[in-house]
Amino acid sequence: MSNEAGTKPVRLLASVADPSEAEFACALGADIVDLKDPARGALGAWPEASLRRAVGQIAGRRPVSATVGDLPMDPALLLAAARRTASSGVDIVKIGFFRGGDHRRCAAALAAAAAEGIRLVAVLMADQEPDMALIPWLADAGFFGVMLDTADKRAGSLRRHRAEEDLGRFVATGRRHGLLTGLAGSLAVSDIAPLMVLAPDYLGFRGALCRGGRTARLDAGAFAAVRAAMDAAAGSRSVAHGAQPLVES
Ligand SMILES: O=C[C@H](O)COP(=O)(O)O
Repeated sequence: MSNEAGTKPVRLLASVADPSEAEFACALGADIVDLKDPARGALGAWPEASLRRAVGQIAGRRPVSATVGDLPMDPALLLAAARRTASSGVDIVKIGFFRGGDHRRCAAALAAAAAEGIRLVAVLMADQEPDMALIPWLADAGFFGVMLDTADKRAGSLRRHRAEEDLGRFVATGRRHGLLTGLAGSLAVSDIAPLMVLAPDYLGFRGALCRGGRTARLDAGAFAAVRAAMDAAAGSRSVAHGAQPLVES
């Protein structure tokens, strides 16, 4: 399931704010379309009706993920939100593990959703002292993946918060536990080559795909620059992006 260093492509996850941006992202070369409203927070949720519309419109052309919103660390609340989001038909449901609460209890509660076949990705916050020891608990709970992102989008990129060795350890630990691994957090084009060396399964972007900040619209030129940087960094190390399925249908 997860990347083995250098043998699989690192995919480009593009966060999109509405169904028209979802279509645009497909056309511009997104490998994973992430339905997330940047105006509503780090992991802002879309309205349910729009999720359904986008899933119907993308119709299997790309794997689709969606966020449940910036929710408090309440196990019952997160479980209900994961089920509600999954009912729209998205392939992957991303759950933010924000500061506070009992993360292990939340992971354990979400095992019920994983057992129902919902592919869950835990989003740990690099700027909120993430508990890397949570990773085995996520694997035990049946999570599909784990990613590192940032909660405060004004506080700089992922690489400002975490040293390269920490990021490499995060990817390696997730991989060792059979989890899909992703890195994100105000990433810029200059972050791409150093992060691709770590061989996560995907890099996630919003701000870098827009001109004028993450709440502006997707911009074709900015998107093309990110796509080109990922393709250049992949070089001969990876097979062509999109060649291997991320999720089994
Ligand atoms: O999942 C990826 C995120 O949408 C990244 O957003 P950002 O690049 O604005 O931090």
